[in-house]
Amino acid sequence: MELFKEMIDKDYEQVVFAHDATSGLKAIIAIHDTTLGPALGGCRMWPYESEEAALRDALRLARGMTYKNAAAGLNIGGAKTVVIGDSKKDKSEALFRALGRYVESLNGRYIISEDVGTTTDDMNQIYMETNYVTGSTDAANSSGNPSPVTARGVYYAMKRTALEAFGDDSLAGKTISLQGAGNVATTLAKLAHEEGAKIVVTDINQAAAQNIVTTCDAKMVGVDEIYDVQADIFAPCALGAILDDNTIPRLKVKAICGSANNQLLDIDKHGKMVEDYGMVYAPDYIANAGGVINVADELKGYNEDRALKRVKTLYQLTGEVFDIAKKEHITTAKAADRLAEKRIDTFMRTRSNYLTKEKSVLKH
Ligand SMILES: NC(=O)c1ccc[n+]([C@@H]2O[C@H](COP(=O)([O-])OP(=O)(O)OC[C@H]3O[C@@H](n4cnc5c(N)ncnc54)[C@H](O)[C@@H]3O)[C@@H](O)[C@H]2O)c1
Repeated sequence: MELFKEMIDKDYEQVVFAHDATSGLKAIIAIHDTTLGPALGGCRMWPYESEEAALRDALRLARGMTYKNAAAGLNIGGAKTVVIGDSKKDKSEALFRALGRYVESLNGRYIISEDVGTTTDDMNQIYMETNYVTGSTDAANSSGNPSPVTARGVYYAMKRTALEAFGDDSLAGKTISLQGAGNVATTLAKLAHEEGAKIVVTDINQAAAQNIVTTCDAKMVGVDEIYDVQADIFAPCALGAILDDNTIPRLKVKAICGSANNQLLDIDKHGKMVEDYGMVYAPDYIANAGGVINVADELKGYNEDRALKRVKTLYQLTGEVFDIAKKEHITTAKAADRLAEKRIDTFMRTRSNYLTKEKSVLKH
C-alpha cells in the first residue's frame, strides 16, 4: 500500500505504528479527523493475515468512527487502534501497558476504548499508563459495558424506522428477524419482546440463540434461513457486509435496522438495492451509536441519566436521516454520510477564529 496516497485520498491526519519488543506489541493507531475534538475509537485485537490487512482495517475503521461520532452530534473525532495478535493467546499486562504509553504520548489527541477482541480488563491495564481511555472499570467515571446501551439505541432507531415503513412506530405485533444473539441482540430482543414484538432468532452459537428463545418466547431458525423469514423488520446484529446481491432479494421484510457495523457490502450499490426492493434501511452507524454516546459521556464525568437521554435522541436522528434522503433523493446510507460531513464542515468553519485558550471536551 502507498500509505501517504491512502492518507491523502481520505484525508487521514496521523498514523502511529507502535512496537514493544518485551511484550510483542504490534499496534497501529489511525487518527482520521479531529476537527470536532479529540479522536475516540476502540481497540481491536485480531490475528491479521498481514500487516497491510491490519493497516487497511485501522484506516477503514478510523474513518467510520469520524462519521459515526459526527453524525451522533458528539464533539469528538474519529480514530481506531488495531493490535496484531490473537486475543486468546497474546494478551498480557505488559502489552496493554505498552500500548497505554503510546496512547499517552498522543497527549489527548486520541482516546482509546474497547472493541472486538478487547475487554474492560484490558482497558484497566491501559488506564495504568494513561487517562485517555474510556470503558475501564477502574477509572472513577467508568460507564461499563456499552452493549446494553447500544441495544437501547438500536431499539429507538428501530421504532423510528418502523414509523417510516409502517406509519406507526409501535413494535407490538411486529415480527423481527434477528441475526445474532450476542450482547447487543440479547438486550434488543428483550426490549422488543416487552413491547409485544415476536422474535425469530439465529446464531452460530445455538446456546446463545436458545437463551433468547427462552427469555423472549422467540423462534429459532438456521443460520442461513434467517434471510428467508417472513417478518416485518430484519435486525442484523452479528456480522458486517451481510446485505449483498444474494441476501437482499431473499429478505421478506419492510425495514432493516440492527447494530452490526458496515452491513452493506457496497454502500452505493446495496444501499440502493435495499430501497429498490421496497425496504427502509436505518444506516448502521446511526442505529448503533448508543455505545459511543455512552462512553463519550465519560469525558464529562459519566452521568447515566444524561447518557441515556442522549441515546434516546437516536429516534429523532434516524428520522432526520430519512428526511435528508427524501429531500436530496439519495439513499439513507448516503444521507447519514451527508449529515456527518455537513457537521464537520460547519464546525471547521465556525470554529476557525483565533482563541488564546479553547474550551475542550477534555477540560471541564
Ligand atoms: N457492543 C456494542 O456496544 C456495539 C456497538 C456498535 C456496534 N456493534 C456491532 O454490533 C454487532 C454485535 O455486537 P455484540 O457486542 O453483540 O457482539 P457479540 O460478539 O456479543 O455477538 C455477536 C453474535 O453474533 C454471532 N454470530 C457470528 N457469526 C454469525 C453468523 N454468521 N450468523 C449468526 N450469528 C453469528 C456470534 O456467535 C455472537 O453470538 C457487531 O457487529 C458489533 O461490531 C456493537
